This record gives sequence, C-alpha cells and structure tokens, in this order.
Amino acid sequence: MSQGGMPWPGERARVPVGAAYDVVIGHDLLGAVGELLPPTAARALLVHTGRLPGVVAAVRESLVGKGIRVVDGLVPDAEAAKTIEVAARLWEVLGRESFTRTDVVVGVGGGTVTDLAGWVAAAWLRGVGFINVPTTVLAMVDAAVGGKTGINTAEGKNLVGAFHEPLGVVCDLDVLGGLPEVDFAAGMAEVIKAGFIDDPLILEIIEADPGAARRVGSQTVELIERAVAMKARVVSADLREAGLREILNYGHTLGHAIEQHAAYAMRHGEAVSIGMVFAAELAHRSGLIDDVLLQRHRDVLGSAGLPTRYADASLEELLVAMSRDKKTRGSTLRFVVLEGLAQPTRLIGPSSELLSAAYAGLG
Ligand SMILES: NC(=O)c1ccc[n+]([C@@H]2O[C@H](COP(=O)([O-])OP(=O)(O)OC[C@H]3O[C@@H](n4cnc5c(N)ncnc54)[C@H](O)[C@@H]3O)[C@@H](O)[C@H]2O)c1
Ligand SMILES: O=C(O)C(=O)C[C@@H](O)[C@H](O)[C@H](O)COP(=O)(O)O
Ligand SMILES: [Zn+2]
Repeated sequence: MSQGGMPWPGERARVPVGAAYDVVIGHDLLGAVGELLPPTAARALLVHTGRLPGVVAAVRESLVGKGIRVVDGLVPDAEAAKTIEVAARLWEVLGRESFTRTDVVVGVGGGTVTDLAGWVAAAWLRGVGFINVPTTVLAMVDAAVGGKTGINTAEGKNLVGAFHEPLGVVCDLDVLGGLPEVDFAAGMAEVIKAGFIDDPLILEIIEADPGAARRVGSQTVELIERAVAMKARVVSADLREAGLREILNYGHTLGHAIEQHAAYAMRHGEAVSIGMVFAAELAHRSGLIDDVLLQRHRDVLGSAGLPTRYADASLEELLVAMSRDKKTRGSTLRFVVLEGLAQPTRLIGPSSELLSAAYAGLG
C-alpha cells in the first residue's frame, strides 16, 4: 500500500508507484526502513554483500527496533549474487528459520542484490513481502522499482524471475557518497535512458553540466526523482510488460548480450549505454531519427564517461544471446527504438543487413 501520511524527516521526494507502494528519496532515511514492515511481520531476512557495514547496521537497527528477529543473508558481490545457487542458499535460511507468509525479505545493495532479494521473496511460499533499500544510483532509479525480480542462468541475463512488487523502496542519498565514479555513471545510463525515451529535460540537465552524471551534486536528487517518476508512470500502467513497459528496455537487447559475452565483467549500465547507441543506429538507418538525435546519444553518454562501442565480439556471437531477449517473438527480434526524441516505438524483425550496418556503425 502507498504509505501516504506525514513525510519522513529527511524526505526530499516521494514517488507513488500506482497505489501499491512509494519510493522515498532523501537523506538520513535508513532509520525509517522499519516503518515499512507489515504489523504482522515477526522475522526479516537482511540480504546484503557485507560491503556496506554501516548502511546494513542502520537498517538492521531500524528493523530490530520494531521488535522482529533479523537474520543475515550474506551474498556475493555484483552479478555473482544473481544465481540459482545463491538463491537456494537463502531459501535454506528461510526454511531453517521457519519464515512464514507474514515475514519479509529486505534487500540492501545495488541492483544485483535487490533483483536477487526480490526473487527469493517472490518464490518463497509463492510470495512474501520484500523491502528494497537500493544503494547505487542504478538500483534507486531502476532495479529496486517496478517489481521485476530475477536471476541469470548460464544461457543469459535475467532468464528466471517473476513480477513481484516491493512493500516500499527507500533511497537514502547519503549512501552514494562512497559509490565509485564508474558505478555512479553506470547508474546514470538508466537515467539517460529515461531522458531519451520520455523526459528530455534529463538530457538538458546533463548537457548543461556533464559532472551531474559523474558524481553526487546539486542535481542528483532531481535526476533520480525524474527517472523514478518516469518508471513509476510506466510500470503502474503496465506492470507485466504487455506493451508499454517494453520502452524501459531501450538499449537492453544488445546490452544484455554484451554483458553475457563479457562474462559480466562489464557493468549493466555500461552495456546498456552501448545498446542505446546501437538502437539509435538502427533507427537512424531506418529513417526514423535524424543525424542530430543519433549524435546526441554519443555525446550525452560519452560526457558521462560511458562506453559507446564494443569491439570484443562479432555481431554473430551476440545474436545468439539476443535471440533469448524477452521481447523476441519466435525467431523475430524486436528492438525498442525512437522515432523522435521521447517517442519510443518498436523495430520488428530488422534484416541482417540492417543489423550488420548498425553494428559496424558503432565503430
Ligand atoms: N529489476 C529491474 O527492473 C532492473 C533494472 C535495472 C537493472 N537491473 C539489474 O541491476 C543490476 C545492476 O545493478 P548495479 O549497477 O547497482 O550493480 P551492483 O549491484 O553490482 O552494484 C555495483 C557495485 O557497487 C557496489 N556498491 C553498491 N552500493 C554501494 C555504495 N553505496 N557505495 C559503494 N559501493 C557500492 C557493489 O558492491 C558493486 O560492486 C544488474 O543485474 C541489472 O540486470 C534490474
Ligand atoms: O523495468 C523494466 O521493465 C526494464 O526493462 C528496466 C531495465 O533497465 C532492467 O535492466 C530490466 O531488468 C531488464 O529486464 P529484462 O526483462 O530485459 O530482463
Ligand atoms: Zn537496465
């Protein structure tokens, strides 16, 4: 349920995701995470990597303060967390601790942790509540919001999962102070995505001050709020990706293939950055967008320090992974492309000549 009521101390923005829950953005918010617990909860599994002890301690204290038992679910860092083995270990813990349908899972970390924690909660007893405390820009603006949960398999990215909405999302901007610049920029790839598909003011903010896409500053809260608001609008209209939600996948068809090809050594946001330039090349070569909008992709993403080309694979190697993209129907690839700024559409079944030319166009 949307929390409504009085704003929390430190709250700078609150974005409702339909009537289901809110994304609260602000400072010094970790002590309020316990407010999101259902009154019936007796236990919480705290899923985290162990790399943010101060953040986790503050969340634990908030939960313990509500009189519940808190159990640690320590997981590997980054994409290594999103495996069936790690999920199974957490389900073992839930079983040993006799977690019931009124108990909850709390994910504290980047998008890999919130994707995993959400999936563990979605499948346990066929669905228990979970709370997201995202600690990267990417998780705040995208992964922790919208109810897509899941893990990878050897065959590809996010191939197993479920739509399962959180009870709430708490974005404490103070935790971003220690985020490496490369991870900050990787998160900004999804913010820039929001700019191209829906909210060009995001692009204007970054064009006026490219530093805003590289580190925490005076524009951070507005960029995060705008991206979250866009995602909230889209997922509350189409939670299960029947149509509209596909626009959030801009840049992901090639992006996910690159991540898998690179054995997850490349960050998600970096791969999506390359994927957006590829989608822009496809649109440009199909006569849907002009030179200016194509170049704008390279300029904005490049100014954030994000990659815009990939030289380590042939298109043929990447096509296998792209065939497993969730937007593919049968053997027909489907790409989200633009037919103008903030005008997303679909490119269905591009010819192999077009795909090759667009891939070569990446440079
Ligand atoms: N479910 C969705 O809708 C959705 C949307 C977008 C992305 N995703 C998924 O999110 C994942 C990427 O998320 P990510 O970019 O956050 O990666 P991540 O979770 O790997 O975090 C990136 C790195 O930042 C570190 N870190 C996290 N918080 C920190 C902090 N506050 N200070 C310092 N270091 C910190 C982590 O330990 C990790 O090494 C991918 O698996 C992607 O598929 C999911
Ligand atoms: O929320 C969505 O819908 C998205 O597509 C957001 C993406 O940024 C995100 O990376 C998502 O996990 C991709 O989903 P998938 O369905 O392609 O696995
Ligand atoms: Zn993404």
